[in-house]
Amino acid sequence: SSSSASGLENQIFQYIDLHQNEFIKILKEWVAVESDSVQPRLTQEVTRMMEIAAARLQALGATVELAQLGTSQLPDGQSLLLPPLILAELGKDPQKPTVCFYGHLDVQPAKKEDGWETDPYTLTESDGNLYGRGASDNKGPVLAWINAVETFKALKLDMPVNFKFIIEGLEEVGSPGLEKLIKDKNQLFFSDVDYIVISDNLWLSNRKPALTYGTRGSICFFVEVQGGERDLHSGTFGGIIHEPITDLIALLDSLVDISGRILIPGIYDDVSILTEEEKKLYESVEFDVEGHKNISGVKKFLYDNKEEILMNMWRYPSLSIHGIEGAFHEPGIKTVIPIRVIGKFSIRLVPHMNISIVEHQVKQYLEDIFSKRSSPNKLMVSVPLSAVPWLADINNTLYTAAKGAIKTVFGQDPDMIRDGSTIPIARMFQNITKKSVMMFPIGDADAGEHSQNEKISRSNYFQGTKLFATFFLEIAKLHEQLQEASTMKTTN
Ligand SMILES: NCC(=O)N[C@@H](Cc1c[nH]cn1)C(=O)O
Ligand SMILES: [Zn+2]
Ligand SMILES: [Zn+2]
Repeated sequence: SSSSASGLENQIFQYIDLHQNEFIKILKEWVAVESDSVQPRLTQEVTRMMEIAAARLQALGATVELAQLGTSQLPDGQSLLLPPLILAELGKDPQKPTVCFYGHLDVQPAKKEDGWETDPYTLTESDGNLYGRGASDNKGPVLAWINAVETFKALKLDMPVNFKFIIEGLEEVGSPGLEKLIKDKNQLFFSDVDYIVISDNLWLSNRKPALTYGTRGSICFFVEVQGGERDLHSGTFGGIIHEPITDLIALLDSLVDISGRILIPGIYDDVSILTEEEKKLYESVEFDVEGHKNISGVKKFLYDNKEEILMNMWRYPSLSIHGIEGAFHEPGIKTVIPIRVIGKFSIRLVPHMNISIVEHQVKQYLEDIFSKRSSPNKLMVSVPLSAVPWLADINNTLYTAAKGAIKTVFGQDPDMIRDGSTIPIARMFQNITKKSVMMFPIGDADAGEHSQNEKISRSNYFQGTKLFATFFLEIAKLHEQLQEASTMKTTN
């Protein structure tokens, strides 16, 4: 038990500790579903995952709608029914605040052969960690929230808040259809929501909890170079043709320099100017550069100093190359000239970059570089997905309540951080619903999201569950105080 926790909080913590095995069993069942949204062949599994989660919420007494998001067009022209999205609600007491929780249950692809030490879809405990794809991103945190709600129910405690849930299965592919859905549901489902909480990122360290107030956006590019109709023998045709993959590599190689600076003209023009005040903020963040290097497994970062590293993770754009479709990538050597290759890269966007301007700058730049090569091949550049960055005002009830809960459970104040990754819904929520949004991570920095051996530590899973339960009590208390204060104002 925590020294500053109340009797009620200690009762809740005890329940969570006593039911650890059950909570791990559910996480194991959820991780076992290969709900990979990146590969269209696994869409059925994402749908199955959404149905399992819907049943769990229904068992807690929630009203659940599985909202349809329509279809998407596959590269071969076929259309695919998208997995549904969960909209659920539990409690409708007008005296209580309504907190809406967002999470996603789709995952990034994972195969044992990628270098995992255990099967990615079999949750495996070792040295206090629970390994499995989605354990941290984002099945574990979604379950921590649900487990916290369940704890109140099981102990027959009054629910401190009304709950709403929006849980999707397409986050890892940029949340298609989500913006329209939020717009459509803004007057109904979201109208009585007071606060929105997302728990889909990590702390800055392995020791200290954090609260997140910003994320970068993202714009993904496909750069397709096509020669003829079929792959060619490199002995027969090598030396006499312009090879598509050579063109593509030249294009990809023109994007960033050795220092990580993006070479696309104009790309930094709209990036918000760094003020002295903001600079001081990075100086004050506690950040272990060596520890972060160890987590990443690399020997050297592009920058040596703490502030530059933080700024380049959070407040400057970055460009990453993800892969080449159509290139031979199996073990061994195949002496082929691939005739159609697609390079894939993305740029993380920061305030105040504009998606259409960046798209135009990148296309223009690639076309210029390509034209200098006098290649007869065909170049096509497209943008399969994009999302805007998000920045929150931290001076509000949501952040105060979360800080209070962190103090109770961990006995310390959180790191106030931004995150370099992208949660498309964060800014959509902020823009459309105008409600306050907070990101409330529960996991250590070394969780390995999107990587091999992704995990959530046992401690993060259960302390996270306690944290959310404490947060419910804290936000209810603060909300009541706010309402009392506003009633006094109107009666005076
Ligand atoms: N946990 C959030 C996350 O990993 N989000 C993805 C979303 C995305 C952005 N571009 C394509 N997908 C991320 O990579 O940040
Ligand atoms: Zn995620
Ligand atoms: Zn992710």
